[in-house]
Amino acid sequence: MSIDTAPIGTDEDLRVRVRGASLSFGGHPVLERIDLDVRSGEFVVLLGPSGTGKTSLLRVLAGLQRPDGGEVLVPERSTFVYQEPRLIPSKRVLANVAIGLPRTEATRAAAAHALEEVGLAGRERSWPATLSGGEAQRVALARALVREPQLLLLDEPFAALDAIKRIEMQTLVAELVDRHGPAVVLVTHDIDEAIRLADRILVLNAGGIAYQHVPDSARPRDPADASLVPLRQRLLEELHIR
Ligand SMILES: Nc1ncnc2c1ncn2[C@@H]1O[C@H](COP(=O)(O)OP(=O)(O)OP(=O)(O)O)[C@@H](O)[C@H]1O
Repeated sequence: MSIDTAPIGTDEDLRVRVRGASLSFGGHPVLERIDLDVRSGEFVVLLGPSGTGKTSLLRVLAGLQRPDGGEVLVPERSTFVYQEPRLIPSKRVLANVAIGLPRTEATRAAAAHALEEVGLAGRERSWPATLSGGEAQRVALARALVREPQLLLLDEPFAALDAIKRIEMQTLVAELVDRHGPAVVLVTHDIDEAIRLADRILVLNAGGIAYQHVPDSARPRDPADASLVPLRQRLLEELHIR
């Protein structure tokens, strides 16, 4: 078993390489021999019923959870965005974005720029309590981006937002990922979100990758597009929704 942050092999674009990763809790297998490669700029979406190990896999990729077996190679700079924004209430928005970074003028400027990129220019001195749920999640995104991650891990980051805000955030993330080019792994329960954003959709089931699909059109996609109906049906079947 190993987690390494060394440059991966000879493939310069490869950001994540997982081979045979297994994980169990109390004798209950959660991940079983997972293989996964993710390249720079690639947007991978993990779908799957509750309890199939999606968050556990993200935690392994973040280096927060050691697998029991297998090989995991990940980049040094990865950042995690959770379903809830996890802002520090006693720090202003700009300080939240810059949290943990050296307190320099360059950091301040980078944090202000990241806020601008997520549509929150002018809110640097706001307190987290004055933000809407969507705004708070934008701050969380800015906090992730300002670190210029090579790997961006998103764990149901839009699940708590209403349908309109969720689509706005999906559009924003698609733009930001194109501009910054990290490898992305997003966990979601939302089939439309997967169809809209993914370069590759993986369905996890009982700890393994049960189904994999690479849409042939460019992202972002309109999930209402008639050509995507068969994919949606297939994903519903894979998720045992009908
Ligand atoms: N630290 C832990 N200790 C013990 N069991 C755990 C731990 N973390 C996760 N599990 C168990 O591992 C299984 C997979 O959990 P995980 O959160 O990875 O699933 P998930 O697919 O992300 O679920 P959901 O869609 O509900 O968020 C669950 O049965 C969970 O209870």
